[in-house]
Amino acid sequence: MIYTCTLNPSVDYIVHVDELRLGELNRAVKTLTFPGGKGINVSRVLKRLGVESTALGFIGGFTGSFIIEQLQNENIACDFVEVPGNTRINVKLKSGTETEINGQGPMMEPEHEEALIKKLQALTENDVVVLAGSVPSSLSPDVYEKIIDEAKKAKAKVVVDTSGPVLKQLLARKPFLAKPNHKELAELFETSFHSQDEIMVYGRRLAELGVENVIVSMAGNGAFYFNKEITLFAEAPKGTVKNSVGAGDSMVAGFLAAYTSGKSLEEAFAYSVASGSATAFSEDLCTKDYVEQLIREVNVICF
Ligand SMILES: Nc1ncnc2c1ncn2[C@@H]1O[C@H](COP(=O)(O)OP(=O)(O)OP(=O)(O)O)[C@@H](O)[C@H]1O
Ligand SMILES: O=P(O)(O)OC[C@@]1(O)O[C@H](CO)[C@@H](O)[C@@H]1O
Repeated sequence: MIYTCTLNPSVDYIVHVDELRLGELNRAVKTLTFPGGKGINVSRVLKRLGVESTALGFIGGFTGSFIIEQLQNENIACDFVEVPGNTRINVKLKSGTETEINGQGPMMEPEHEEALIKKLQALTENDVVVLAGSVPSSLSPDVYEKIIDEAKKAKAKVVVDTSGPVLKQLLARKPFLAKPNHKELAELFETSFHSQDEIMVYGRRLAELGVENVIVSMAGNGAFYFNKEITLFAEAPKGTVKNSVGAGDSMVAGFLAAYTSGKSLEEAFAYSVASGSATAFSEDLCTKDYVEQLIREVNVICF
């Protein structure tokens, strides 16, 4: 079973305005509401690609009820720890450019964290745990490490999609898959990139540090894949971006869906890129039909 763990889920409120004027009343021309948070997005895309998963994490209040209802409508298994307070609302403003305002999320107590860790004690070596998204400040700063330690005890695979100092700490535990975008990779090595050659150098370094599979996404410029032996590159398919929120999460889901169904690394990487782009070109997350249409445009180059 694949478990996704979202410590700080969100209701994503997508607001389209023709022209955003700060300090004035703006009227939306379109609004959309989705269950969000990186792990939840991974679960939703996995389902669309025909792979079951269980969504774990913390949930609370009327916003939390909305998320559970939506996931149940999509037949996605949930096993959240309920917390007092409301799950956050993340505002995604679309007006030519994309501006995001992510909320803080509810306060959690140590007993909530313990309840989540307890759920993970049932993991087995056939399981995959996807740790995706930011860590709310009320949780212990090493909560992801505690989760990884449970997964490692069970010999389950760990997938990491987070950023900043948390990502740095987690890499030492040698996850099965990490998917930083190119900016997160630069931040990790306290550098900045001026070319794709530089991205390749640092992506390989991540694989050498012990991350089994590394995908570095570069939005419209496609992505790299690295392991200790090989480097792959794929350009992104061309299309009109409608909502890139969740494109990175879709890559994680696409890779896992293909990999766990026995596809080769090259095929899993191509599926990952097609899934990211299919989401970027959709209002909501990608559909399987769209991924399989776009994969015909993905050429994987092996270095
Ligand atoms: N403009 C675009 N054109 C085509 N494909 C895109 C575009 N933007 C994103 N994608 C697809 O989505 C993948 C992930 O994008 P990106 O690098 O922005 O991830 P991310 O920063 O983790 O995204 P997010 O945090 O918004 O989920 C890319 O590798 C690509 O396949
Ligand atoms: O604040 P975090 O946890 O870093 O990111 C949360 C978030 O921006 O990530 C998802 C897209 O990847 C959205 O569904 C959600 O709103």
